[in-house]
Amino acid sequence: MSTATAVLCDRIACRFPTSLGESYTAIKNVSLVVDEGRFVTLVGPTGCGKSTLLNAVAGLLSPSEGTIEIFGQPLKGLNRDAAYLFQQDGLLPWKTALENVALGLLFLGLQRREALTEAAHWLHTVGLAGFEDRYPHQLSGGMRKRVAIAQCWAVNPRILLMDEPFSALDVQTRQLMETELLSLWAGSEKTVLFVTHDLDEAIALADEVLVLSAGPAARVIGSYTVDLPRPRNVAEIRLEPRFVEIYRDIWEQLRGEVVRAHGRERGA
Ligand SMILES: Nc1ncnc2c1ncn2[C@@H]1O[C@H](COP(=O)(O)OP(=O)(O)OP(=O)(O)O)[C@@H](O)[C@H]1O
Repeated sequence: MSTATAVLCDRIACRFPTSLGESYTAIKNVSLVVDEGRFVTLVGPTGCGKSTLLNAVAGLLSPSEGTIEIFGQPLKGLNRDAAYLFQQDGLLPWKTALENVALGLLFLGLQRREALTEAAHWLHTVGLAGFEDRYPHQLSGGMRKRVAIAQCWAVNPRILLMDEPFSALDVQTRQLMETELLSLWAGSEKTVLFVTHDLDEAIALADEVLVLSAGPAARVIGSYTVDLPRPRNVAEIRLEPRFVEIYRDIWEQLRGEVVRAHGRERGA
């Protein structure tokens, strides 16, 4: 049986108006294919357009050029097959962890009791049994992130779009969350497109790493298969010789883009 294409971007460009009345081309000629069930990470220098690309795939912004298809259908408006996990968790501060997770399920039309039962199941799955009645400010950063992950998983999306979801966490919590994310994902058949500026994280999680060039007009300039065995312990896999080899290959290409982006930021 052939694998479905979950996400297809065909030569997309995204432009934004500038304060000077001109237009800034953040990404251009971006083409990529993500097969169903794959975990693909997207790395690139700061400000190159990673979030812009993810927003386009989420349907939050419409490309100025090119087309996006989701499971073979042209994307029009919001991507209903996808859930989006941002850097900030976006939990509602006046709702408990349980109510926050139940929210998406209520939007889907579940009865309140059913939504709460399902939400409790997901909080349990992410290791937060007993914390159902806590408000976001009563939870640690890692716990809030777990609630946000439960929120995403509860609505059972076919695609998960993640924009630097763990970047605000300390290193140990971050590695724990990455490993937990991988065990949730394993066998789920969900497609993940995960943006990060951290090459270690990109390799540790992925089946494939895509490299974006420095902006403006950033595009995909490299694709690297990560042939490390699964299941992976994210903290330990970084010490494997094969990991280091893949890191070197990608960094060789990424380094030039990082230098270019840095130069542009400084007006060089
Ligand atoms: N709504 C917008 N209006 C104007 N410019 C924008 C808008 N969104 C993004 N940009 C510009 O597009 C470029 C790409 O931004 P984007 O946030 O996608 O980059 P990024 O790679 O995700 O950045 P970072 O690594 O810092 O998170 C930047 O120069 C940014 O200023």
